[in-house]
Amino acid sequence: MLLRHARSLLFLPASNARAIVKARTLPCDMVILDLEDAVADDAKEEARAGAIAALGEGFGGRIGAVRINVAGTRWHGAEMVAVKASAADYVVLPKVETARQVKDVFSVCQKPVIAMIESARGVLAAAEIAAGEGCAALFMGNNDLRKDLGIPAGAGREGLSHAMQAVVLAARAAGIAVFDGVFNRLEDEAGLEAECAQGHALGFDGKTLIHPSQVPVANQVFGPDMQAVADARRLIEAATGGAERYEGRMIETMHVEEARALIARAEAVGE
Ligand SMILES: CC(C)(COP(=O)(O)OP(=O)(O)OC[C@H]1O[C@@H](n2cnc3c(N)ncnc32)[C@H](O)[C@@H]1OP(=O)(O)O)[C@@H](O)C(=O)NCCC(=O)NCCSC(=O)C[C@H](O)C(=O)O
Ligand SMILES: [Mg+2]
Repeated sequence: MLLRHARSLLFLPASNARAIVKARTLPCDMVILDLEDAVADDAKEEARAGAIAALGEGFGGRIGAVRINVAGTRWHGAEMVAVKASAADYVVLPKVETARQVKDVFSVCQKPVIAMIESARGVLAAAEIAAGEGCAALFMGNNDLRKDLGIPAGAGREGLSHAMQAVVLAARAAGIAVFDGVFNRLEDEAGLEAECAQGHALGFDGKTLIHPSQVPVANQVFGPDMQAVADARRLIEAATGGAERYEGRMIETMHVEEARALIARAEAVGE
């Protein structure tokens, strides 16, 4: 599956062997083995070895990635060397604030980099980061961003909306994929659904997740609506080129292109 078609991108601590096994049974589109904040300092080295072994075994057609620790930490260098030799499809770099940080990781790891935007500086540099060498996609890191902006933990996402839009704009201007941040409340399916719908409406391609129970919701919200796919097929058949009347509205070339993209996405996720 192409990264831009991914709906559900599941993080798990690379130190959690049971979660690694579980991930291979889940309908998620991407698995991200975390070596950063989800892993305690004294477990980082064992987690690194576990992540590399797990990526070698593969995730059965799911996209496989690993999130490394930032430059300046004592694990960063060894993680980059390990990732380079691994079967990871992508390397996820947290707390990115410059295009140079992405380029440096890309040049050592030789893997496309997904840059996490999780600070005010990162948001302000997002366009440059997205357009820079080696950058394959952007992830929102809303927990860290909220902290950096001084937004209280219990607040809604109003305070993040400008940043989320800036990050979507940056990704689209660079022609790369962009994914919404994680939803922390594990027992609030309605809240998750509302947040997925909000992210979808803002233009995100899919959502990063933290628990198996969140996967079906993200797949449903970010997956193609079958009625919309049927409508897209009819529109393509009816279109003759240029502006024309179609079922009481105007359509042009861009609507045909949009319809084709929707069908391609539906086919990519097997719907
Ligand atoms: C959040 C959790 C710590 C909850 O753990 P727990 O209560 O133990 O989970 P369950 O008992 O409900 O688990 C049931 C089974 O599911 C497996 N499991 C749990 N989580 C995952 C997962 N993420 N992927 C795959 N499998 C998972 C358990 O192993 C159980 O299976 P079994 O033992 O066979 O019954 C935990 O869910 C968790 O650790 N989640 C991921 C946390 C993480 O990776 N965090 C980093 C990413 S978040 C981020 O990026 C924030 C960002 O940086 C920002 O700033 O916003
Ligand atoms: Mg973070």
